[in-house]
Amino acid sequence: MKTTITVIGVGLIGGSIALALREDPHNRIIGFDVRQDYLDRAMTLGVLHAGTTDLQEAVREADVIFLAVPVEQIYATLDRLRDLDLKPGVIVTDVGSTKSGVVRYAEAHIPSNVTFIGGHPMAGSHKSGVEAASDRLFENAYYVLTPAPGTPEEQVERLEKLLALTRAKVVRMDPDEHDQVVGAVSHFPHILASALVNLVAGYDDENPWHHRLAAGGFRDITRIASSNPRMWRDVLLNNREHLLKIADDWTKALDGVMTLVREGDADGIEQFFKSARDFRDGLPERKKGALPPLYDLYIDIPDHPGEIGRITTLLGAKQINITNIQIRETREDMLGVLRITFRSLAELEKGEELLRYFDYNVYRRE
Ligand SMILES: NC(=O)c1ccc[n+]([C@@H]2O[C@H](COP(=O)([O-])OP(=O)(O)OC[C@H]3O[C@@H](n4cnc5c(N)ncnc54)[C@H](O)[C@@H]3O)[C@@H](O)[C@H]2O)c1
Ligand SMILES: O=C(O)C(=O)C[C@]1(C(=O)O)C=C[C@@H](O)C=C1
Repeated sequence: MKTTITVIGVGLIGGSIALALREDPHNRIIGFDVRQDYLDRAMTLGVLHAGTTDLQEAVREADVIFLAVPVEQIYATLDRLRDLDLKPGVIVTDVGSTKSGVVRYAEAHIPSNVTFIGGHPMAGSHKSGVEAASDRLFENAYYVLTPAPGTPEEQVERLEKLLALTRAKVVRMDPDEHDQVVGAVSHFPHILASALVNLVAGYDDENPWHHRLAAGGFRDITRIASSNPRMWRDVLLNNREHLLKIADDWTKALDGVMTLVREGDADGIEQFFKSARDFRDGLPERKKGALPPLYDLYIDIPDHPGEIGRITTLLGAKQINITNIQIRETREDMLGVLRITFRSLAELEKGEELLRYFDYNVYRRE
């Protein structure tokens, strides 16, 4: 018996869910997106069995529907689903980064023959779009489900069983508790990263040495400032209360450390860094299967026209899928370096062997 799974919003998260669930040949994955070109891309990358911009067609046969769109679009999609033919007993779940508002809205608006279960995989990227999707994105990450008290247990278990394919650790949580905790460990850090970048950008207008000297520290703490602005707009608007409270605490914490600085309190400053290091070093390490560098290949390319086309043609002829391609900085010896990202280790290995055969200098680390 086939299970039909519809993914609404075939981007980074929707694409990654689709890829993970595709591993079970009993699952048929249908994608819906507002952008036909994104669906075409997803089909080319082997993410979906079928894609459509017709929502009714996408959901008619669905046993499980994933809403993988920006948070504000989750509300709009729930509204649209109300007017469509759905299979009785279908599970509708979302992947939005905030939970309370969405869960409350779904409870009030979902038809009685539909089970809504809020969800949020705690893994992602500053990159958007299906090109960045990976079947291992959620491996060993927490995947939070926020079922309402009245949700039938067998429906929650059905979803948990399906999500086992993502290799995430599925946990259940109250939506408000989720928003408080995730506000502190994800949403607020995104505000801080972008605020810091904006501050430095202002300094940089006066003195461009700022961006030139921005090295590892600045890059590490601000990577997430490269995230999708529209997605984060929605997240902030949907977690206002918790974020305002965290911002108050943050102001006090910053005042506290700046007082130590003002007073030249050497022991206090050292203690400040020590307690942060102790907590940070104690964070559980997530052995993620999809660390992007694992599937990246670096290739020295002679600096003349046509070479990149030759490489992609060689890979394409052997049906080796690539998800990203980037020209890295030119090296001193005048070779360009191409970074090619593969979706799986197996494809990376095939690509590596092929390009070596054609005498390219190929290596896995930059
Ligand atoms: N990016 C992350 O790190 C991350 C992690 C966990 C959860 N999330 C949540 O996942 C959701 C999707 O984020 P993403 O990073 O995959 O974004 P994305 O931009 O990569 O993908 C979103 C996709 O939804 C499509 N879309 C937008 N509006 C739509 C609509 N009304 N109907 C159908 N398709 C629509 C877009 O065309 C795009 O393909 C968001 O709610 C986000 O909060 C993101
Ligand atoms: O790794 C990143 O780039 C992320 O920002 C992922 C991240 C996070 O803050 O950890 C971002 C949003 C989510 O809803 C879940 C995960």
